[in-house]
Amino acid sequence: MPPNAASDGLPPAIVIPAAGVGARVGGERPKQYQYLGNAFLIDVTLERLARAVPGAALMVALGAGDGWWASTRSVAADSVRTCIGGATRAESVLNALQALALPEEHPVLVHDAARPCITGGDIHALMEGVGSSEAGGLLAQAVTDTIKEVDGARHVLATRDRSHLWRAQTPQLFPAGVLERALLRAAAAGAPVTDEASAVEYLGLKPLVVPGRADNIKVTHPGDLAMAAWLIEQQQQAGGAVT
Ligand SMILES: Nc1ccn([C@@H]2O[C@H](COP(=O)(O)OP(=O)(O)OP(=O)(O)O)[C@@H](O)[C@H]2O)c(=O)n1
Ligand SMILES: C[C@](O)(CO)[C@H](O)COP(=O)(O)O
Repeated sequence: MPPNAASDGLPPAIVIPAAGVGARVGGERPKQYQYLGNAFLIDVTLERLARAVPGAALMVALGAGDGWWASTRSVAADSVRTCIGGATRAESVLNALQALALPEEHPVLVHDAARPCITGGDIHALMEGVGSSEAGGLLAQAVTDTIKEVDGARHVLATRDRSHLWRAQTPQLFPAGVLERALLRAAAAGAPVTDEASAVEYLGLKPLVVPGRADNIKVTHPGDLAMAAWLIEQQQQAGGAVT
C-alpha cells in the first residue's frame, strides 16, 4: 500500500451530517435529539465514532437555528466542532468538509448522525478495505430480497436482477480533495447525490463496497428508534468488541 495519511497513523477526520429535520420519524424535535436509552441519539453516534478513531477531528453539520446541540454531552468534547449545514445532506457534508479545511490527501469518513449502531469493527474494516484508494469506498450490504419495480399504484412492473445490487450505508471514506471536487462538480451539474459515493461516481471513479453489518440501520421511520435501542442492547450483550 502506498504511504498515506491513514497508513502513516494520522486518523481520518470525520464529517457528521446532522442538519436534517427528521420529518419521517416525526416528534417534537429532530430525531438526532430524541432519546436512545438515556442519551441523545447524536451523542451515541458521536461517542462511538470518537472511540473507534482516537484522535480524529469530528465536524458536525447542524441545522441553522439548532436549539438542541447545546444540551448534548458532545458539546463539551474537545475533538468535536460544529458548522452550519445546508438545505440538503450533500450541502451539509460539503459545508463540514470545507470547515475542516484539510490537505488534499487527508482521509475523511462521512457518517450519518442518524446511524447510532455503527461499530468500531465496521469502521476499521472500511479503513482497511479502502486504504489510500483515490476512489474511496463505503460500507454496504448485498441485497438479499427479491427486488420488484412497481408503478405509482404499487402494481409490480418487473422483477429485477439483484445480483449486483448493494444497499449503501455510512461511513463512507474518501480523500478530502476528491470528495470536495466530487460534491462541487455534482452540485454544479444538478446531479442527484444521496450519498458521498454517488458524487464520487459522478467524477468517473468507482468506490469500493465493503460488507457492513445489518444492524447499522439509519433511524428513518417511527419505530426505528426503538429498534436502534434494542440493537444497541444486543451489541452490548455481545461484548465490547462490537462497539
Ligand atoms: N439538509 C440535511 C438533511 C439531512 N442531513 C443529515 O443526513 C443524515 C441522513 O438523512 P435522513 O435520514 O434523510 O435525515 P432527515 O433529513 O433528518 O430525515 P427526513 O428526510 O425524514 O426529514 C441525517 O443524520 C440528517 O441529519 C443533513 O445533515 N442536512
Ligand atoms: C447516505 C445514506 O445513509 C446511504 O444509505 C442515505 O442515502 C441517507 O439518507 P437520505 O434519505 O438519502 O438522505
